[in-house]
Amino acid sequence: MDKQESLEKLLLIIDDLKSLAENGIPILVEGPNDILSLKNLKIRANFITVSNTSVFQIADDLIAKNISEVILLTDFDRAGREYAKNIMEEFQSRGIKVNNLIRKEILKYSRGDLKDIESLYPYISRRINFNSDLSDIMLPFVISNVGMTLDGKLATIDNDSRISGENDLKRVHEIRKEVDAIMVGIGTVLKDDPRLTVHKINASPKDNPLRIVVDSNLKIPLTARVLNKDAKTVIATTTPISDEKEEKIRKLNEMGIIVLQAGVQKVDLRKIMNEIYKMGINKILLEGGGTLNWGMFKENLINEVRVYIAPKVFGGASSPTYVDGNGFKNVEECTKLELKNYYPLDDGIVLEYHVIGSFE
Ligand SMILES: NC(=O)C1=CN([C@@H]2O[C@H](COP(=O)(O)OP(=O)(O)OC[C@H]3O[C@@H](n4cnc5c(N)ncnc54)[C@H](O)[C@@H]3O)[C@@H](O)[C@H]2O)C=CC1
Ligand SMILES: Nc1nc(O)c(N)c(N[C@@H]2O[C@H](COP(=O)(O)O)[C@@H](O)[C@H]2O)n1
Repeated sequence: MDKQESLEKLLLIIDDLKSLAENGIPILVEGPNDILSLKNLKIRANFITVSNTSVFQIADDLIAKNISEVILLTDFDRAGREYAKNIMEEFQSRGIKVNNLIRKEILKYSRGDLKDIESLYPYISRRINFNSDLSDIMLPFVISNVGMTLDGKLATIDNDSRISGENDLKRVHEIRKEVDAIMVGIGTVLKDDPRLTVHKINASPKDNPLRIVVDSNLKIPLTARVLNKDAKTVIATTTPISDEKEEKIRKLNEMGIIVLQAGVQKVDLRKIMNEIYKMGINKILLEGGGTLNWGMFKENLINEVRVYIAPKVFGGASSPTYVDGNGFKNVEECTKLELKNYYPLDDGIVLEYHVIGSFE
């Protein structure tokens, strides 16, 4: 069986998994990152994590809830196989049916390339065709970059954000030149009025990527520099429409600005990323600020992190940090990174990470 046939089989198994889950059969996984991966594949289920609870306790809970069947999706490594063996032995002795077929088939049709369920979504999204039924889960590759102080600040309490040295800004502009789009939140536009073009290194206007501003309440001033003619701009906003918002969208459209809408109170970042992908944007540089960075990390939409750390301390509980927002509640849920590279630059250091569980 060739690679394409294996992938098609894998997609059929995902469909089966969706139907079983929709019929109320719980899915047993090891941890929260596995749940995220399955949710990214649009699988809605009663997920049960097994890594911090004893097999006996889980069986007791299932019996108490009158649940007589589960789908087993522990990882494919040694620990995952061990979990699977213990769960099958214990559950079957207690009369709980364990579906281990889906797990076996995922392993078979991923041709041994998968070691865990967490990698299932990145594995599939990297391989599926733009025109496939699953194209609505396809996402661009996102690099998050900031210049921050040693205490993780993006600016002072008075919004002085002069952190990077000359060489670091050149590094950022090299990335700007390489990507298809630069993305910021409205907070950054209101505070910095950035241009978001390639202007610190040799470049021509055609090197300017698309600019994306995430702006839930369409607060962007029509005079913002990011709306000038130096590059194309997309504004991502929410769906509710007032007369005032409609009028502003009309004016923005007249200026040649594309307005995308998704989400009710806040912009639905995953949907917007998918829309942007469908516009032909494969690689995005996310340039903050802290609120948007949180939204993107929380939704597992960031693939790579590059930070410049300046030997400075700004302090201040209200000054923006690299990642603000509500934050994760525990270590299991948090974003995990793998250090790929580091080097000194200006008077600071650049660190580059891969986000574990995202595609490369
Ligand atoms: N040193 C550096 O590298 C950088 C520094 N900055 C600094 O960061 C500060 C601005 O950061 P913030 O005030 O946090 O604003 P922000 O730039 O993160 O924008 C936040 C806005 O994003 C929008 N948004 C919509 N949907 C969202 C979602 N689902 N999740 C999150 N946000 C969503 C909201 O309208 C929200 O008000 C400024 O002081 C700026 O100078 C910004 C970028 C880079
Ligand atoms: N990498 C980095 N280091 C700093 O010290 C910064 N202050 C920023 N700021 C980001 O760059 C935007 C300005 O862009 P333009 O030069 O106007 O094109 C600013 O809005 C922040 O996103 N970045």
